Amino acid sequence: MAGSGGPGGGAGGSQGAGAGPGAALRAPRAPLLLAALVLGAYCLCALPGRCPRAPRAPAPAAPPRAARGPGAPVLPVASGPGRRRFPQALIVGVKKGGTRALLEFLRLHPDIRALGSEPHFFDRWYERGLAWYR
Ligand SMILES: Nc1ncnc2c1ncn2[C@@H]1O[C@H](COP(=O)(O)OS(=O)(=O)O)[C@@H](OP(=O)(O)O)[C@H]1O
Repeated sequence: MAGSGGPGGGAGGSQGAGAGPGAALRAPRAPLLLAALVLGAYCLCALPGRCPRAPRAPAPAAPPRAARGPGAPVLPVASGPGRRRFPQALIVGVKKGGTRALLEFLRLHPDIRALGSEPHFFDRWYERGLAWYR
């Protein structure tokens, strides 16, 4: 009656630290965890009230935000339909990290417009320049 281990208690915790199937399962999850953190931060920022909302009516020729400094380029961001503007937000994630699912969920919001396919500008087509990106 003095047994300290409960029924089945030795099944998962008997391996040494850093070895065995537990470690084998944890290691491949590191990129997914990183992607989840990045996507989570994005979601927090995208929640209503967390960030300033874009004006519904396009502001004529108004710079999107205060320039970072004198001479800094002003890149017009998307603020309405029918304009080729730069995005206000990017989804960054590892392959198979669930970025497509996140994009599809965000796309359900009436104030969010997104490309149909991932542009891969920064990792594949950066050399093509901002004119291509927009
Ligand atoms: N919430 C949630 N929970 C668990 N798994 C999820 C979730 N959302 C997406 N997924 C799975 O993520 C895979 C797609 O990831 P990505 O969109 O990043 O794919 S891709 O690299 O851009 O092609 C894809 O896995 P596979 O079906 O194995 O390809 C999705 O099923």
